[in-house]
Amino acid sequence: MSIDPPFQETCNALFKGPFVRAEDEKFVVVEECELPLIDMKCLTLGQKEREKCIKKMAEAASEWGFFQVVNHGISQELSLGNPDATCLRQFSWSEALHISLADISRMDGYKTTLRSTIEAFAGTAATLAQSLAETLAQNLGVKSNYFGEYCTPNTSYLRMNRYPPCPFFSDQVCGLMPHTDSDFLTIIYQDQTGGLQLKKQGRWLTVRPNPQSVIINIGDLFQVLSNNVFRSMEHRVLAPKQVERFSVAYFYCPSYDAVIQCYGKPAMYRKFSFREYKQQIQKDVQATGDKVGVSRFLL
Ligand SMILES: O=C(O)CCC(=O)C(=O)O
Ligand SMILES: [Fe+2]
Repeated sequence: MSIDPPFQETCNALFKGPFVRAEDEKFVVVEECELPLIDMKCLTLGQKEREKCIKKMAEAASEWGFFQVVNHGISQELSLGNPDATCLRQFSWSEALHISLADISRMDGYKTTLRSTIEAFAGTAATLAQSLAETLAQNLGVKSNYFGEYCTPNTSYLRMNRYPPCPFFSDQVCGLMPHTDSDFLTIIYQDQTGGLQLKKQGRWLTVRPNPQSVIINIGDLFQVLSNNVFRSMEHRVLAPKQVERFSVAYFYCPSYDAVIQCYGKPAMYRKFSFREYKQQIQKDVQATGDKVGVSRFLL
């Protein structure tokens, strides 16, 4: 298996020269174990339950140095694949972490490298997205402060995608199933593994990775705003065969109250709010497993 971690180049010196691992450091799988499980809910119950739970936690910390917790209150938005998939067509061989930009700014006291990296990326992406949106909308007749007013940094979000190598690789398995993005536009930063494909005139085309560039993807809202001049294309990601793939997507979204309407005559879509759009998608996905998208609002 060829491995290409992005840090390999910068840490190259570490990989050179003789290196022998001590016997007890080798990656030998001995036996699987189940870590002690702590239910945080027990801490909020009566005195007796609470004490039992604290004791169990202390024992685990002492005996194992590890334990697992449930009911921890951390957002469950870290998803592996698509647990709701009922067939392979709806399944995505990937996991994604959604980070709302409002959450990052509330991470006071967590001045970690991760936080500052995410903040820096999001800040740059936000400026780029607004500038691209304003530029694209220039000739549509959209008022000049439209994006500045409706798309504050907190209304957009980041998604960090990880596509592990897929041992069941076949044309049936997608890293990310075909979809369109429900925003104005998306900025995709992908590694050099490749696998992103878009559908153009009925044919799937692979996007060649370019380390110098980020990918911009027109979303559904811009298709409506532009009265179908700009297109929100279906795209997907192939499951990688042997190496894992990473990407970060910045979704440039308005506030839920923003009114999305066509600029151009005759209007092809009726006016709707972003809230209405998201709710409709949720309804459709629950009912059919698929997002119907902007065609729901065609006049
Ligand atoms: O991973 C990619 O290159 C694309 C990700 C994507 O389309 C998405 O997150 O909506
Ligand atoms: Fe997408």
